[in-house]
Amino acid sequence: MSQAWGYAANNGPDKWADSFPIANGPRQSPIDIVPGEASYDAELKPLVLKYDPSTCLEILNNGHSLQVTFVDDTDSSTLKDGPISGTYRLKQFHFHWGASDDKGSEHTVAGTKYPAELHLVHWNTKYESFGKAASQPDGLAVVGVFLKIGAKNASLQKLIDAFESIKTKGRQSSFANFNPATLLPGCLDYWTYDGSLTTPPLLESVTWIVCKEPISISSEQMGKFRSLLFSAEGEAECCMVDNYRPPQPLKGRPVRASFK
Ligand SMILES: NS(=O)(=O)c1ccc2oc(NC(=O)c3ccccc3)nc2c1
Ligand SMILES: [Zn+2]
Repeated sequence: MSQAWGYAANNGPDKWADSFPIANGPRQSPIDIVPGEASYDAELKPLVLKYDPSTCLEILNNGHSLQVTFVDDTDSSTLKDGPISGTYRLKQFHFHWGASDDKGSEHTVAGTKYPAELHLVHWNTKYESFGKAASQPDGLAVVGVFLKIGAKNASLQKLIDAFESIKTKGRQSSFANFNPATLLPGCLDYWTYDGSLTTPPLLESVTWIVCKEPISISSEQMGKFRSLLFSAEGEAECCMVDNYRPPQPLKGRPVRASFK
C-alpha cells in the first residue's frame, strides 16, 4: 500500500496488512459479538465514567472520522472499574458510520450491523502518555456505543452544529464545554474482550467495552454525518461514509458480559 491508509478499494481494510502485518494478529478488532456465546462474569464491576466538560478542547476532521479531543493532563475525565484496573484518561471520541442505515458499525451483534458506532478512547495512566500506553497490552480502553435510527439526539446535535466548520480533511475548530456523558446510553451493561485499534496502526492494546444498549440518532442527523468529506479543501469531493473495519477473527478470545 504505497499511499496512506483509508477505506477505499485501493487502501481499505483488505489492504492494511500490506503495511501493518498485525492486521492478521491474534487480538484484532472489531469482532462479531454473539450474545449466546458471551459468558456472564459476576466479578465484572459497573463502569465508572467521570467526565468534566471543561476538558473538551476541539472538534476535527482527521480524514478518517470526526473526532473530539480532550485535555488529558489531569484525571478530570476518566474511566475506572468495569473490566479494567487503575485509572484511564479520556483522550478523544469519534465515530464510524455507513453510506446507508444497514451498515456502519464496526462491532456487530449476532451479525447485526448498526448504522454507526461511537468510540470513547481512554489511556492507562500507569503509562506516561497516550503514545506510550498505545503500545502496551493494557494501555487503552475504548467504550463502544451503537447508534440506531430513531429520535433526534440533542447531544449529537451539538456536534452536528459544528460540522460546517470541519467539512474537509484537516479542518478543526474549538469545541468547549461538551459533556461526553450525554452520549452514553441509560443502561451501561456491556460486553468486554481484549482487542486492538480498529484503524492503523491496529495496535493490540485495547480493552474493548461495548455497551449493549444503543443511543438514538435521527435519519436527518445521520445524513449530516454523511455530508462530511474524506477529501481536503480543493480536492475532488469524497463523502465520509463507510469508515468502518469489518469484524475480525475471534481466534479463541473469550467475550464476557457484565449482565445476565
Ligand atoms: N477506532 S479505535 O480503535 O477507537 C482507534 C483507532 C486508532 C486510534 O488512534 C488514536 N490516536 C489518538 O487518539 C491520539 C490522539 C492524540 C495524540 C495521539 C494519539 N486513537 C485511536 C482509536
Ligand atoms: Zn473507532
